[in-house]
Parts: sequence; C-alpha cells; structure tokens
Amino acid sequence: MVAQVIDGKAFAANVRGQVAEHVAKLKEENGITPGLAVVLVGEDPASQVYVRSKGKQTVEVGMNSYEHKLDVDTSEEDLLALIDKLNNDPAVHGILVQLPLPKHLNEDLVINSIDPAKDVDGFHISNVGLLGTGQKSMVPCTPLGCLMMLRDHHGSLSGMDAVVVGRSNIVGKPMAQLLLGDSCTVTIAHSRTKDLPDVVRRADIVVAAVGRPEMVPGDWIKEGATVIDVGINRIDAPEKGEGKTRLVGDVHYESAAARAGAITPVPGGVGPMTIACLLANTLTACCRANGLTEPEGLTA
Ligand SMILES: Nc1nc(=O)c2c([nH]1)NC[C@@H]1CN(c3ccc(C(=O)N[C@@H](CCC(=O)O)C(=O)O)cc3)C=[N+]21
Repeated sequence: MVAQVIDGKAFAANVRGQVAEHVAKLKEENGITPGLAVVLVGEDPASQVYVRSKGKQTVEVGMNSYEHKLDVDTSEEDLLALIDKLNNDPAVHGILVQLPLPKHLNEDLVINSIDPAKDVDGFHISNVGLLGTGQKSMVPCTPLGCLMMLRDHHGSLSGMDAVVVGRSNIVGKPMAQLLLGDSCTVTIAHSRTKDLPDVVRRADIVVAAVGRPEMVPGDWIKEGATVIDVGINRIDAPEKGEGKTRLVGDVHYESAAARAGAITPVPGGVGPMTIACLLANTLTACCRANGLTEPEGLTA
C-alpha cells in the first residue's frame, strides 16, 4: 500500500480560513475582536521562532496578538502577577505560557494560575478534568488537530483500535481521552510497554508522540493503518552539507508510508495544525466569554 499523505499544512490553512471568517463576523455583528496573549520566558531560539509564527498567524486571522517576553530569570512572583493581569484583562480571551519554563519556575503552579476559561492550551487541571469526564473544556491544541485530521479522513472513528505512543500531559494523555470520546479502543503505550512493536501492529490508528526521531519503523505499522506523527525532531543532516540539519518525526516516514493507508508528514503535518487549533481555541474562548454561539467543527 502507498499511503495517502494527510496534508496538515493545507488542512491548517482551511481551519485558519474558517477562524478568520468567524472573527470577521464577530467584529461586524458584535464589535468584538478576540485577543491571544503569549508569554515567553527566556530566549530559547526554537521557542522564539515558534512564538513569532503564532503571533503572525494570530494577526492574519484578524485577532489581536499580545506578546510578553520576559527575562530568563524572571521571578515566579512576577510571572504570576502578569498572568493575574491577563486573567483580568477583558481584551485577552486566550493565554498561552510557552513551555518548557526555566527550571526555577513551577510549571504546574504557573499553568494552574491561568483562568481555565482563557487556558487555550487546555493544560489547567480543571480543563484536564473536564475533558476526562466528557464535559465542555478547552482541548489541548496538538491532540485537537490530530483528532480533526482523523475525523476528516475516516468520518467516524467508532470501534477502531487506536494506539497512542507516549504518555505526556500535553499530547499522549489528552489524545487518548479524545479518541476514547470518539469510541475508539485506546491503548497508551510508552517506553516501558512490553512488546511495543506488536502493540503498535494491532492499531488501526497510530499516534506517535514520544519525541524520539524515527523510533517507529514501518514494520510496526499494520497494512492500511492511519499514522499520525506528532514528533518534530531536528537531527543532523550531513548529506545536506556540513552543519546542516533537517526535521524528522517520531515515525520512520518512508518505511511507514509504504504500509500505512494514510500518514502525516513532518514538517507539514501536525505542527501547522497545532497553531491553527490554538487560534480556533482562542476564538472558542472568546465566544464563550461573550455568551455567543461557538463555531462548529472547530472544537472537540
Ligand atoms: N504552552 C505551549 N503550547 C504549545 O503548543 C507549545 C509550547 N508551549 N512549547 C513549544 C511547543 C512546540 N510547538 C510547535 C507547534 C507547531 C510547530 C510547527 O508548525 N512546525 C512546522 C515546522 C517548523 C519548522 O520548520 O521548524 C511543521 O511541523 O511543519 C512546531 C512546534 C508548540 N508548542
């Protein structure tokens, strides 16, 4: 089988188009402009690139972008004070604190100080609990983007065997909850899983989210399965010249594409969908904050 490539870049452009349409309508009919605040502590170059592209796309869909760049040794007190200010700012509908934070800051404490209604990452314990009990919540962007692509490709996911490789709070666990919500039979596998290759071979849907370059080879993939590759790993690419690098996923793309029914590429797969879903979540948060009907098809 030669896999159909799921074009996350095109899919994300479509989601952003839908968001932009709703934003325009909100402005026109209600005089409201959604606002997203992004907080970056420190100067990690990869984070800076990512924050810049979020800011740019936020403005492109017609929303307000507020960037807060804080010094790497910002105190917890100062960071919490900023979050408190953003929580109480009516122009801000979504707050994202870029992770990871410098070591001296307590990530759990910081995330849980964000107003859950503005927690567009869906990381606040209150949103985690709401998702786990099937109640309306803010859903983490990466898993939401994966779910949208899976639903688009399959229609119903009911009864499918899904294996999520990776158990992180930001991808693996919420992804499993979403798949369960769509009536998949869900397995969460991880580094201690026995017979991992055989566990993955059972899957109709494989979501790889471990952060290890090309760790899932093609011969773990069941013929015709759908493969969602969440990993974005930068590795050396001496074949491109000295000091050059390239991006690869957690899946060995070529061998997996030879067996899968459908597969997301890296780059151009899950990554762009993550940002598109961040914008969708900001719009959703804005609609909820104003008691307005939220957009269809942009939430879980
Ligand atoms: N609170 C928080 N929320 C996040 O969602 C969050 C975060 N912190 N910290 C950092 C990670 C990383 N992340 C990415 C999203 C999109 C691409 C993306 O669009 N990547 C492009 C490639 C970009 C390139 O060429 O480097 C792609 O996959 O096609 C990458 C990385 C969100 N993160």
